[in-house]
Amino acid sequence: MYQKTSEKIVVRNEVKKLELRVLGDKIINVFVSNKEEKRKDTIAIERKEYDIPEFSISDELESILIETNSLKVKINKNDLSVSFLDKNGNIINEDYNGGVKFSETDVRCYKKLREDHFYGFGEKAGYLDKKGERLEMWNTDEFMTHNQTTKLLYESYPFFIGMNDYHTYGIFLDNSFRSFFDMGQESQEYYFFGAYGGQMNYYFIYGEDIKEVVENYTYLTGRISLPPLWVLGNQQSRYSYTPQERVLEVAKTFREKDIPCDVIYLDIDYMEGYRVFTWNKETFKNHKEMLKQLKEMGFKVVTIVDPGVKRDYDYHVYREGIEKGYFVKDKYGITYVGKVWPGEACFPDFLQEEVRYWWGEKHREFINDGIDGIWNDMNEPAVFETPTKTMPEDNIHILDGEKVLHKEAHNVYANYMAMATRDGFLRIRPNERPFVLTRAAFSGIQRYAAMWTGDNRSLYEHLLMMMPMLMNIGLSGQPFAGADVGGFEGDCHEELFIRWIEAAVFTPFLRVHSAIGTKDQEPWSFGKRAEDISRKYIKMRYELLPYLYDLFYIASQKGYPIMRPLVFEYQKDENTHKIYDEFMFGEGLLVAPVYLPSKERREVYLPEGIWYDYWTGKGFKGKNYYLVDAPIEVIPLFVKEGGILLKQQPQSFIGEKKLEELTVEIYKGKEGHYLHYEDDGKSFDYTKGVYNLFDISFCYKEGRMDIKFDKIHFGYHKGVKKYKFIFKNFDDIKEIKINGEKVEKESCEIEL
Ligand SMILES: OC[C@H]1O[C@H](O[C@H]2[C@H](O)[C@@H](O)[C@@H](O[C@H]3[C@H](O)[C@@H](O)[C@@H](O)O[C@@H]3CO)O[C@@H]2CO)[C@H](O)[C@@H](O)[C@@H]1O
Repeated sequence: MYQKTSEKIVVRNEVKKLELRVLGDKIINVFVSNKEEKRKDTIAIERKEYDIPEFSISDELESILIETNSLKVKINKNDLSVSFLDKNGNIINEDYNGGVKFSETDVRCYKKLREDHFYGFGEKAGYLDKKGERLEMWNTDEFMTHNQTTKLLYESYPFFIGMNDYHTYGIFLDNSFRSFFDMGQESQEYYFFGAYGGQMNYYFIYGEDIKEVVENYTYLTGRISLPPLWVLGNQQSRYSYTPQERVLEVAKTFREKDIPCDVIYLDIDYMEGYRVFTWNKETFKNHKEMLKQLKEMGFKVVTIVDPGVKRDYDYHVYREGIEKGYFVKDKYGITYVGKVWPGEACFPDFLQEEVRYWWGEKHREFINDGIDGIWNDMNEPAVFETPTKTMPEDNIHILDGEKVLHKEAHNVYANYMAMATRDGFLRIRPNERPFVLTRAAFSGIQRYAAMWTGDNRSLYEHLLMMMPMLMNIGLSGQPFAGADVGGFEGDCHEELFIRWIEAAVFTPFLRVHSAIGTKDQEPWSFGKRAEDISRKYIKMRYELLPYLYDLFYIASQKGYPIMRPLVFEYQKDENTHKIYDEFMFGEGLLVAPVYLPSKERREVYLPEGIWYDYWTGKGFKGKNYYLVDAPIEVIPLFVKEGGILLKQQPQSFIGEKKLEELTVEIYKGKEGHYLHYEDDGKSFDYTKGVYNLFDISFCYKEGRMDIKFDKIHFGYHKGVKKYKFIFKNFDDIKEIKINGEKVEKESCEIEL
């Protein structure tokens, strides 16, 4: 009744074939087809080899039962529907009405609706919880406001997490065609997902909780590698800073006004007629000199590179692309031409390895001249003046020698472009960590690039939207994300800018960006109050840099988001399940931004435990809602009892001065624990063991504070030498020991 090969179990009926692979105790791949075809994975799946666990198969009367240590999977022999059960036989997830259906237009899978909440789906507007919503995935350059969940935006993450009081699981539909997800809008009995083409190839990912699902999902789709430290700093962008004197003026002003900043972005106007890999000789007369001066001031420079290559035979990139046949072709095999910024343009076919290599090499001169990072925009790919905002679906790409229609390549085009850019960097500067920023993406993008959420607007609604959107992106495996601070389109104003910067310093990617023709959006453009408040919060971001870098380390190891919904940390507390306007910045800090005008107070929910107001030190009993004060210069922040924050002296830019010491802030509690990672922040030497990993913990009882500072790994010897401990809200410490040795409160520090 079933066949088993070394890698899969195959079950058939008259119309369908189901292939099931056990990839882990809690990870199952299901592939259902109605014709003889091989399963195709997209670029999203990074893992090529699995530690296949022990599992059993039994041929029962009506079903085939597969059992791992954590899961039972039942395949109904009659209709090939699948049920996933826990070890005790409780249903976690089961197909509805036969499960997978094929039609002329799509393939879809129906599931019984037993979930209370759905999270994930990456970059979507609306609330955090997507239960009852219908969403589609098709990368789209959407310039109009992004308020509804139904809007197609720039990125596609066909991944969701289903949760109820009993179970948590994830499903990743590994299909790059336009996909759809009805999470209980059509019916309260079932939900369904599918795609307009391609295969029903999905991964079922079970977990004890959301954390484990995200960890298992990123086990499949990959995790970020550590970014260079400078990209965790403050970044300033504008469409466009031009001419070069203006770029230098903005940079100097940051330094004069003592507002930390690490990066300046050059938008499309630095180019000659929007031709990628060129400089506008009139406005950037001596770009090398400009780059040199920026370097001297401690700035890094990121330039925009769009995929559209201007159709101009005198332009070397176009000429080469045509001569080598590197551009995407139309259905007749003729190079496709679409209109974008440079006018008529052609689009490299990044699905081809040779094209990626060529494109990567085009960055060589830029990088050698001193460009530090690349910003990939318009890579949905966007095409102006077409009803679909992109190229025809029957355009032709080539992947591994096979023709692939654009309708299949569309959603993954940006990942291949980001891969080309990252690989180019790695060839040019092999021991430097690259930085690529992307607008479009598909699942798995975290392996190649950070992302930002495209053209938002200077609206309070969009400040609010930033929170659930970035949290869901984080739950979808991409921890390195941010929104244009202050809003891209429309004039920002003082109060909105202040509230936005207050929140944004706690988002993983911090960049102010604004559109052409809008009011200036530098922190000083709104007057002294905004300037002072911006300085205060940007400095706080720099102070918290070791803490933030530690979160990136954890993201690189486990795939955990940096900006986390409360439900990620407090899943058992059902009050957290729908909260979308507060978030955790790592485990330690609860952030509750003010996102409405003229508000000086806001309601904050604090989960179980004691929480301390970061600003006043006042304690609050959790599992309660509080109305807290939030005058314009204050964003409500809370630290959990026993929380540990790591801080450094703020600097004008990262690496300005050698760090002599870090402070370890210990918040009152019985115990606490913290993992601290350190390396040079720029090279790949850490992969050869040149890094430090410290386990910092404390126990506090009857006035006695016992601190442990364990070196789990000590391979980086140029790091910080002194760790100073500061105690927050304790009032009765009588004795302190570090690693068993008594120390005085005033000199409570450890020298390495
Ligand atoms: O490099 C410049 C910026 O490019 C991106 O934003 C642009 C967006 O992608 C385009 O679609 C376009 O929007 C136009 C819109 O499509 C059209 O219907 C009409 O209403 O006019 C709009 C404005 O021209 O322009 C956007 C830039 O204004 C990118 O997302 C930005 O970050 C870049 O700065």
